[in-house]
Amino acid sequence: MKSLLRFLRLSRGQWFWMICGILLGMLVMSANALLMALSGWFIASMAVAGASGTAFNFFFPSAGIRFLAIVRTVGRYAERLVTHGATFRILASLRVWLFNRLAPLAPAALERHAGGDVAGRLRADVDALENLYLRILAPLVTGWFTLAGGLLFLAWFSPPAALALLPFLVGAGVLLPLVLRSRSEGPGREAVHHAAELRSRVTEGLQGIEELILLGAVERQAATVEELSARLVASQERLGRIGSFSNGGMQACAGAAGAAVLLAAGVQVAAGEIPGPWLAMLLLCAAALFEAVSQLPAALHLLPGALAAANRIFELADAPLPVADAAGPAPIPRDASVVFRQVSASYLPEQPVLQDLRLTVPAGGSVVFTGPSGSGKSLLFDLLLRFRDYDGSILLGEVELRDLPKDALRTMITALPQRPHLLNGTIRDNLTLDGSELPEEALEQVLVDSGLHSWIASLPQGLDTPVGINGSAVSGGEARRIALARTLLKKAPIVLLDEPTEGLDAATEQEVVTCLQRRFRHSAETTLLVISHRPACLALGDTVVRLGRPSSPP
Ligand SMILES: Nc1ncnc2c1ncn2[C@@H]1O[C@H](COP(=O)(O)OP(=O)(O)OP(=O)(O)O)[C@@H](O)[C@H]1O
Repeated sequence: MKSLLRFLRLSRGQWFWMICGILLGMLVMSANALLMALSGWFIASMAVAGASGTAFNFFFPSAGIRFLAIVRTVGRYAERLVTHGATFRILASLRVWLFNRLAPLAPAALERHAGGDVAGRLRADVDALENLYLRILAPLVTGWFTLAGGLLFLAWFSPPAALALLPFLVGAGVLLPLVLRSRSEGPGREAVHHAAELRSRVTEGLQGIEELILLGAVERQAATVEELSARLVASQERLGRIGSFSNGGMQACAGAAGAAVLLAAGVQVAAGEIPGPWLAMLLLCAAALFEAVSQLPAALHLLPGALAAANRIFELADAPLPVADAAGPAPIPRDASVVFRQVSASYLPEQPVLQDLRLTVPAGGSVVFTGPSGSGKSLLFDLLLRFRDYDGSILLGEVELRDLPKDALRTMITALPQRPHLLNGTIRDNLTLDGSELPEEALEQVLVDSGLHSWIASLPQGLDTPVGINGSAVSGGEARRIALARTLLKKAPIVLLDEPTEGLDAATEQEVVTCLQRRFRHSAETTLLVISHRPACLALGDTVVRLGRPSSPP
């Protein structure tokens, strides 16, 4: 229930429309019950008047019936418009809220989630919250309001009929939904869990489809997906059976309630305590009340699934920040020097990677980090970017990195990651991810320095050439050079390049290295840190630092 309250707090901006939707729902339900009651009374009174030959003023009742019918139809339209509008706006703002919560968690806190899991929570789980207000909260409030109001209305005309109806309405509107809620809790939660796992597996399988085909592992992957689908279908079948039981129970209650009202009111009519036409009125009103109450079991049936989706979303959003941001006024680094003092760090606490690193890089200096695979070179860049925490001290322009707010830090650093990601768009889109205009004067030189110039000049669409999903329409080396150009286009005094020439042929690599050397040799303020295994890249540094494998923990 905490998740439900939190959902409501997050929906604060839509409270006005949510309440309007519920009030409209109450209006529609009341108009429907009154319409049925008035119609029943009107038809029966007309019949009695016709049979007895007495005069009957049918003008007012028929006008009332038309009025109620119009209120019901227009009210239903307005209610749908308001409740759906509010729901979609809530979902849109929730998605933005969740995305903003996830951004500071990346990459360290998100990497333990399987491929499609985070995307699934952001999309499918947020979509599942559509039910919370639209199909659960609003129907529960309007249903219980109609139930109470309808009983009072019936009691006004015939206390025995209201009394006869009471146990069936309570059974159908309170007991049956509560039983259903407890029965559907397990399968509802399971269905959300299995659906999420299935989504992750399918996404993962599609992302790695080439390797699966080449290694003959498609059948195994398909079998896993089939097994997960079977589990999902089993939970959905259990939910379906519970739903059918609910429908059956509701029909049985409605039938029995009709008979009970007929009996109670019939006795009163026979005793002359109430007029005969009231019998039809009471019966039709009771039927209308059941229509309102019939949505209650369905609402409680959906509740566990919606709450499970909410829990998954809040669990992800509440993951602790892997690295706390510095509070207070941002200290201003003196220059672009980088100093490591007894720095130790790891991805996992029990597996030390970097141990006691000591190094001073003066402002405008350049260092190439090399060393065996797994020695922690990429981790070193993660530390500088504040993606992960460290022991010891890292000074940037004599300011401790921990004391520098991340926003301030990121204006100082531009980085080419080990696995750069290209967004689905053109080369131009990928050069300016923030949507700003390309700086034309700097662009030409950056394209030359990253070895892209002649390739782009040969393309019929030039910078407007699409790169495909994650760079699928360009070669690996071209994708890397686009990412390199994007890194160089950002003006920052510290430049980190992780394997800038990976995937390039020897001639292009040499060309890029020469251009980068020229670019950074002449820039006394820019500090360059490069990670590379490639001998050609060693020329990029004034110093080459060889990182070794960490020693095993004692
Ligand atoms: N996200 C992670 N979680 C846990 N361990 C990791 C993670 N990423 C890398 N490692 C492990 O940490 C060690 C250092 O990895 P890192 O990528 O920093 O090394 P590297 O020197 O950059 O390697 P390479 O030269 O192959 O890119 C490796 O043993 C690696 O298996």
